[in-house]
Parts: sequence; structure tokens; C-alpha cells
Amino acid sequence: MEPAAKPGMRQGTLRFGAGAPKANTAAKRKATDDSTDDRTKRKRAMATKPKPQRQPNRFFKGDSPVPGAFEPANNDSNKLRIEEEIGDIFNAPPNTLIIHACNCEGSWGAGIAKAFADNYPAACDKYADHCDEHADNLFGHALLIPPSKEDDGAAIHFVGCLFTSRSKGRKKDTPTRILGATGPAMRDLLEQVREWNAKAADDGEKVGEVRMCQINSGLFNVPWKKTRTVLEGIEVGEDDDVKVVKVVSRE
Ligand SMILES: Nc1ncnc2c1ncn2[C@@H]1O[C@H](COP(=O)(O)OP(=O)(O)OC[C@H]2O[C@H](OP(=O)(O)O)[C@H](O)[C@@H]2O)[C@@H](O)[C@H]1O
Repeated sequence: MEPAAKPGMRQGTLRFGAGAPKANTAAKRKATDDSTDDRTKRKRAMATKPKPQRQPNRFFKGDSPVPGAFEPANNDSNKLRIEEEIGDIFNAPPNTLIIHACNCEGSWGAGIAKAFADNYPAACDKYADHCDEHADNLFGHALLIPPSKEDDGAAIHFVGCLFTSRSKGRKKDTPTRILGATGPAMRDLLEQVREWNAKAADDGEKVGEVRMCQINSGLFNVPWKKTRTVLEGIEVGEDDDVKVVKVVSRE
């Protein structure tokens, strides 16, 4: 008599392994077998086909993944392009615009903001004064701070402040609100760059290269990928001087 089926096993299910009947493979093999001639022809064709070139791995630098390398490049020419690289964001040519995310309270007290305060003390004062004056109207806006003679000891750099959160620390805005403010703030900064460059007496006074850290991704606690997606959605037109932003991260 057939043993009772185990729970979960359907009646009549064939079990493979010990005791299971063997499939008639000889018949199958005969049906699918190629002639020796066909196999030889195929082998010859494969041997003459050029092998694809091995591409260098753009996802890793040494043992570390390159930030953002897994995301597809933004090839839409009407949108802002983000290029990621590793290095020292402050070691930049004269007239580089260096952008970071700020609170609206006038404090550059921690994270990369602290490094901005150390490198560009005059810019830090301008940012704090601007916050004092316009505190309630900064969220989702930006401030372009031109190079200052007092900061020239460091380098002739513009500083771009994106007001992506009203407050900081535990009172910082939610990631959704921060992301919501990031697009308009960046758009506002691009506008300010355009106006500045239009008024500049000569090319030596214009904004040159544009750099940014992985804004919002540290103390503001927003995953970089989400901010990058917002930035890559920003439309840029003929009038815009800035079409590419280099995002520079530390090793
Ligand atoms: N020295 C350095 N060199 C290069 N890259 C550095 C660096 N230090 C950190 N980074 C990276 O720079 C990215 C942004 O990370 P952050 O935490 O700085 O900024 P966030 O945009 O999330 O938040 C803004 C609020 O943080 C501040 O501090 P306070 O609120 O003022 O106290 C502000 O004022 C705002 O309020 C992350 O990829 C960090 O790895």
C-alpha cells in the first residue's frame, strides 16, 4: 500500500533523489544533439569573434566605493549635471564657488560648516548678518557670498549657502522639508550666479568652477541619493552659467 503523503506534499508528487525513477535522458539527448559539424562551425565562429574589452572599474577607487558611482549619469542636457569626485573641496582654483547647506539661524558651528567658518571668516560674518536681517524669509533660498579681501589669505572663493533647514540639531527640519527646500534654494543660487556674472567687469571676477559637498547628508541626516535626485531634476537653460556641479567628498 502507498504510504500516506507527508503534510505539504501533494498526492502523486514524484520525489527525486534516492528511489526516484530516472528520466529517460537518452531520448532527450538524441532530440537536442547537434551534429559534430554544427558544433565545430560554432566554435570557429566564437574564436574569430572579438572579445569585449575589459573596462576599468569606475565604481571603486582602491578599496573604497566612489560615492554616487552606482547611480546613472544624468545625460539630460536641460538638467543640472552632478559629477562626483574624491578630494579636498577647499583646494580649488580661484573663483570657484563652493556650496554647502545651511540653517537659517546664522550658525556655522559643526560639520563642514565649521570648516567654512575657519577658511572664510569674513564670509561667515556675512552669512550671520544676512540671517539676522532676513531670518524668516531664508528657507528655500540661497546666499551667494563673493570672495572677500579679508578671506584672500585662504583663497579667492565664492561661498554658496543653501538654506535647506530653518533650524539645526534636534530642531532641524524633516528630510521631506529639507528636500523640498533644496531645489528652490539651488535654483535661487543659480539665479544669483547669473546676475553676478552679468554684472562682473571681466571674466576674472566671474564664478568659475562650481563645487559642493554631499549637502544635507551629514548633520541634516538626509540620504545623499535623495538630495542628488532633487539636484539632477533642476532645469538649466541657455541663460544659466552653471550647468555642472562637482560634488567633492573626502576619501
Ligand atoms: N571638513 C570637511 N571636508 C569635506 N567634507 C566634509 C567636511 N566635514 C563634513 N564633510 C561632509 O560634508 C557633507 C555635509 O555634512 P554636514 O554634516 O557638514 O552638513 P549637512 O549638510 O548635513 O548639514 C548642515 C548643517 O550642519 C552644520 O552645522 P550646525 O548646524 O551649524 O551646527 C550647518 O551649519 C548646517 O546647520 C557630508 O558628506 C560630510 O561628510
